Amino acid sequence: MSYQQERLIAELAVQRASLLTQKVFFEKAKGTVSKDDKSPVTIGDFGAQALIIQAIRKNFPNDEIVAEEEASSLREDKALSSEIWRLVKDIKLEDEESNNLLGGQLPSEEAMLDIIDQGKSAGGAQGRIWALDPIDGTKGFLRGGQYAVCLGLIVDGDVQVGAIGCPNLPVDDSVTISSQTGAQQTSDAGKGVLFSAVKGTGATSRPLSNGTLAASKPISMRPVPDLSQAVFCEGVEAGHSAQGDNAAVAELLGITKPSVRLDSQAKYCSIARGAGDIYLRLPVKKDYQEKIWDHAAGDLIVREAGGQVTDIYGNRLDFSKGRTLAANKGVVAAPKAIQDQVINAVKTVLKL
Ligand SMILES: Nc1ncnc2c1ncn2[C@@H]1O[C@H](COP(=O)(O)OS(=O)(=O)O)[C@@H](OP(=O)(O)O)[C@H]1O
Ligand SMILES: [Mg+2]
Ligand SMILES: [Mg+2]
Ligand SMILES: [Mg+2]
Repeated sequence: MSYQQERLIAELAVQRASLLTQKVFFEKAKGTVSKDDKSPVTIGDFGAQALIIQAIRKNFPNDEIVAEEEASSLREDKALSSEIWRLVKDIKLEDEESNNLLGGQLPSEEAMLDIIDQGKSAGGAQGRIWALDPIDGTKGFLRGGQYAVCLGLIVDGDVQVGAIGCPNLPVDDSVTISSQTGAQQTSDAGKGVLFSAVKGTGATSRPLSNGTLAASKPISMRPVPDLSQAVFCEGVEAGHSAQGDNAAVAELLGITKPSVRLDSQAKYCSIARGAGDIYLRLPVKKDYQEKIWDHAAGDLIVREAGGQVTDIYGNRLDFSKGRTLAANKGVVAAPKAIQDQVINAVKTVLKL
């Protein structure tokens, strides 16, 4: 099975949904985190989920979908639902053929609500299951930083296809991540990247476009001959990963530079393209179970780029356990050649 059609649909669907999130940002959020008004991110989340599920349903009607959002609250908020529909109904790729491949425009607001609710699969070890995070890094989206539109296809528990749109990452694979690349969203032509991978065939990046897919380039993790020079990244939210523990691991590895903090699966993408080296997500809360949509596509893209992705014990992420990574704790991603060293440092710091 080559999964070429699945990859194409995933890439186009992510590209189309990214058009919506950008439109929502420029119309509604404009880089200011408004604590009381959650609507920009809510509009982006629901709208992107509707557009992507429509594309999956049209092309692979028998597949299951595990998606982050569900429409019950939306059905009780007519004003919000209408506003989402207003923004979603006109979103289309410039290229007619690509647009038709994804199912064209959604027929109605009611159909949009029904489609949003088709992401309730329980997941599991059997069959074809798409994992969808319509906006990953919602906080980053609101502050005009990094966020990602993420879609992975899991077959019998194993991720086979991944596509991630990062509208605010630089197109150039060689720009090392910094607080700068994680910061302000602009409408620069040099920003917006679409990453994808199929198991066994490597990972690629290409500019996000409005129509036909741009030419892709293979990406790979960079070698780390001197661990002390490695660039490590972590999440922005102190509640999502233990920044103190992450720093202690880095120190034990001899890394002298401070971490680069980025929201979303842009972290996986950045190390996969050699713009950084190590991604640490050490758990804060013992009982938190990571969600499969937060990791499926990123896990495959990093591994296809020559990396290894494990939990804090050094075990591969197990996507066969349902909607969460119930068998894993935390995430550690690094080039294959240094993964054991990083895991040993994690075990020392966490006293495992
Ligand atoms: N306690 C806890 N621990 C770990 N992860 C959690 C936790 N709570 C939430 N989440 C999930 O974190 C997702 C965002 O991940 P990021 O890597 O962007 O986090 S960070 O804010 O940059 O640290 C975020 O995804 P989105 O909701 O799509 O933004 C959540 O699913
Ligand atoms: Mg998420
Ligand atoms: Mg999300
Ligand atoms: Mg969320």
